[in-house]
Amino acid sequence: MNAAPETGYGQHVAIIGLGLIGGSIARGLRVAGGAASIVGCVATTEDAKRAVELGIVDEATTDLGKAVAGADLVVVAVPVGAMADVFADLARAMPAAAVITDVGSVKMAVITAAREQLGARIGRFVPGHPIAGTEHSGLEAGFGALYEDRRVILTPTPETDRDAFAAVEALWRALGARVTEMDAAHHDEVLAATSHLPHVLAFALVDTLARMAERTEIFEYAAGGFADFTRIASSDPALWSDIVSANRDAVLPVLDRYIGDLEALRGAIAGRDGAMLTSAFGRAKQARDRFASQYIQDQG
Ligand SMILES: NC(=O)C1=CN([C@@H]2O[C@H](COP(=O)(O)OP(=O)(O)OC[C@H]3O[C@@H](n4cnc5c(N)ncnc54)[C@H](O)[C@@H]3O)[C@@H](O)[C@H]2O)C=CC1
Ligand SMILES: O=C(O)C(=O)Cc1ccc(O)cc1
Repeated sequence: MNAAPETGYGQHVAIIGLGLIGGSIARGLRVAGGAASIVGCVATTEDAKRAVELGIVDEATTDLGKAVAGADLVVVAVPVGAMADVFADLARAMPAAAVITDVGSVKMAVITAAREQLGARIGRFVPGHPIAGTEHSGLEAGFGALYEDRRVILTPTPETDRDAFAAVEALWRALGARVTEMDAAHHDEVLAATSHLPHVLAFALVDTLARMAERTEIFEYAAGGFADFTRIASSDPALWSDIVSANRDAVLPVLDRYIGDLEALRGAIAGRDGAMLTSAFGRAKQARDRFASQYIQDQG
């Protein structure tokens, strides 16, 4: 008999939620080719049928117990607010040795839910977050190359078993990602600033203008700058309501600071303080240019 190839993350992978993120993991694993089986757990029988039709999983089911029955590794890829219920079901259904990881955009709230729901299995849990995505959602939105050369942050807890961490690291490496380890509270502060705040701002700007646009034709005259700034306002509203609520403690301080800086800019515009505006815009340009050259270098 031929021995199955050693993947580092096991042979049987179950993915709970086959939207953009879970669906991209399934597609990427298919291309990588190491897993003997990929089983998806989805919300509806229509999604189950479609996932198998698309060929991204070997099997798809709405029954979580069935999905994880033979799993070596379980990836939870549902909205952050749905994770506690999934963890509670996993604690009952998962094989004792199986490793469990998540992809949630917020880590402290997910770790709290995992501690409450996973009980003795908490050592098998490796919190994770791929810093890769798009403004699109759902089963059809995923693509296998999403994680290539992208960062994935793992935020192990003091309870996390080293072999579980190594398995999840191997999974992301197989998908072409670069794995970084970070403290969960620090992760939430960093992502509040670089991801959650920009989403709030984009949603807020488009909402403000959309309500003005009921009276005017302003969107007809919007250019590339508007499109660049607002792409992420096409993201799923419920998913983002969930993310910023779960990360409230880290989002509020950076949002307050931004509001303060915006008020200062307002004062400078009202007071015709061109020097202040040039100086603030200049600092921003310098930081953004540095970010852009680093980002382009990183993404190859
Ligand atoms: N959208 C993005 O760019 C990124 C999202 N994330 C995180 O990934 C997670 C998933 O987000 P997306 O894939 O974007 O959302 P999505 O909406 O595309 O997919 C989520 C899927 O989970 C399913 N689902 C919900 N509850 C379920 C349950 N109990 N059992 C089975 N399926 C269930 C939904 O039907 C949906 O298909 C979230 O926690 C999000 O914070 C992380 C990085 C990037
Ligand atoms: O669409 C984009 O550019 C994103 O910012 C995607 C994204 C969304 C959520 C995350 O937690 C990480 C990345």
